[in-house]
Amino acid sequence: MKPYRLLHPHLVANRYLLLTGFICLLLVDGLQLWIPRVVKHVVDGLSDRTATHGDLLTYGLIVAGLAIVIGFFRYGWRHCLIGTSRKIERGLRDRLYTHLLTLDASFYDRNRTGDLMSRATSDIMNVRMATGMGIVAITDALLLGGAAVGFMLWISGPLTLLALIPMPFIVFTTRMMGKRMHTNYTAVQEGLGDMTEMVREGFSGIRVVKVFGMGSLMDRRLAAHSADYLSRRMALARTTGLMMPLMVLFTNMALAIVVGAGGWMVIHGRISTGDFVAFLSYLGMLTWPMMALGWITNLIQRGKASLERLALVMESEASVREPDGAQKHGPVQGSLSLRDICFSFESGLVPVLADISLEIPAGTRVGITGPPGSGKSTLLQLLARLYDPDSGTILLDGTPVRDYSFDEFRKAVHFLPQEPWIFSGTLRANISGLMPVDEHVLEAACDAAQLRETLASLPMGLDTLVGERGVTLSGGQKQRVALARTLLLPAQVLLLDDPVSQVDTVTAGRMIRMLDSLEGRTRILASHRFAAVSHSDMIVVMEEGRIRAAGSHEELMKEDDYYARTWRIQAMEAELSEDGE
Ligand SMILES: Nc1ncnc2c1ncn2[C@@H]1O[C@H](COP(=O)(O)OP(=O)(O)OP(=O)(O)O)[C@@H](O)[C@H]1O
Repeated sequence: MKPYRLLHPHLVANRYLLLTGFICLLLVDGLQLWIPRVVKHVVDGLSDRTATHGDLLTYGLIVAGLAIVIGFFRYGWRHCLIGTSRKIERGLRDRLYTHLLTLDASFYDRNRTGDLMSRATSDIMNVRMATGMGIVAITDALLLGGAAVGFMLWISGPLTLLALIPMPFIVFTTRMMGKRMHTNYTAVQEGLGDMTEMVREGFSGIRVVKVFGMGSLMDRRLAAHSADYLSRRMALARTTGLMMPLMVLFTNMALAIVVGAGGWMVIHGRISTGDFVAFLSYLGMLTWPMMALGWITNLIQRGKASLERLALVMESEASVREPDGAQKHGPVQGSLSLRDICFSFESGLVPVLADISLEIPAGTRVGITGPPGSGKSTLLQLLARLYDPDSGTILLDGTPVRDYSFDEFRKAVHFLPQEPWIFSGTLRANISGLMPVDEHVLEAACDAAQLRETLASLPMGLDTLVGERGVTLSGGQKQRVALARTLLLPAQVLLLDDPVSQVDTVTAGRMIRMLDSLEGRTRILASHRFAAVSHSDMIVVMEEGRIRAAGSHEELMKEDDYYARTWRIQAMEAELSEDGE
């Protein structure tokens, strides 16, 4: 996608506002050009002593009237053009956010949050500056500059040619510096992204930083990032810092030429004193557009670099996609078939899952177990369509999951991740989300998730505020809040990634019994705690991304030595910890 294509819909949507602003800007520029003409008549009248008091009053009133009208239209263009740039900023941010929500887990594996945040903030702001003041500066440079040159030519062609001698230098400098600025701006934005990510990581991992006494290490890392950001900024400042003085130097050279040559022409009667004064005014008017050229280059290059960074995100496509015109499949029963599934997080790497084939009848309980890193969570994430397999097919009720619309699929299949996400807000909002939920239903879900005692110990119960990411809750409480949220959903298939990993064995036992009682729903529970899966209709033992064995607890105790050995070790550990208590 060409970066400018990103702006197109916003420019079209705001075309009337843009047009009005543009007309106001043209009027301001046009009226401004008229003032030197009035001044010329005053000066000529005064020079040849023909001006009367009445003439002076009239000219004064004309200038005052022009100033009022110019002020009115100036307000108009600021309102319309700057307002449009704000709308573009908002529109781009909305589109970026909406697009980010469509991207799948693999995109977030590859991109850092800090970098995405800097794109959603400072890059979008740069685009706003380029589209708002950029349009004004370009119009002024072209229109005011062009018209001023026209009037200067009308007064004296040769003097205008002399005054324009420094112009090629301006164009040359602008072009040369523009490229450097673009590179500098891209580097600055990347540096800002790195620094934002580092700070975000430091704050979100503040507990680990404290426990491991990593404060000074984090300080050094931040200092290094800050120094890097500063050096990128300084490189940019050197370029922009050189630009403005050069522009002012060239415009002052033009002024010096006009004062010398124009003064000579007045003395020799080639132009009138009024013309000379008007010429100086037009040259003054040219100064801003000439300087604006430098400024615009700055703004536009910055906006362009940012637009390219935004376009890169907007071009990213989700690898997990919805089919075009997906059909409704009717009520989901919840049977799942996995056929020869292979998957790796990045192409070319060793597969994390290989040759996985499974038949899961609707309404059954399936336990997935195996050592850490054996692929349990990955398998659940594939079933939840957070990723799609590289090869093989997953069928839900006999239909490939890729054929379901996201809406239908997400209603039918719900995934409870191992690390539950808690939003800052009340427990009630965290559990019920945005759904209006009957109080009894909510309480029943909390009871089923073994939250009753926790809620009773909190002064505000369900209305207790929990901090960002649930920092005021224990790990086990967070898991149970997330489980209560899951139980409120009518999903026919529940994918539960170790929901009891952080709770004590007694509570875990109650939670598992509650999950066992959810008859009719397909429940797939991954856990390395064998007691959590032993009552399942089928237990799948994973090893290095493959299915090592599958069957009932009794079958596996007989047929799989790893399962039987680990079961005995875990049973012994449980007994010892109960004795200890
Ligand atoms: N987002 C990711 N990107 C790259 N590799 C990943 C990613 N997530 C997991 N892995 C790798 O995939 C393999 C399987 O991980 P997975 O989390 O599925 O194992 P698990 O059996 O659920 O482990 P645990 O019991 O510790 O939760 C591991 O080697 C892990 O390092």
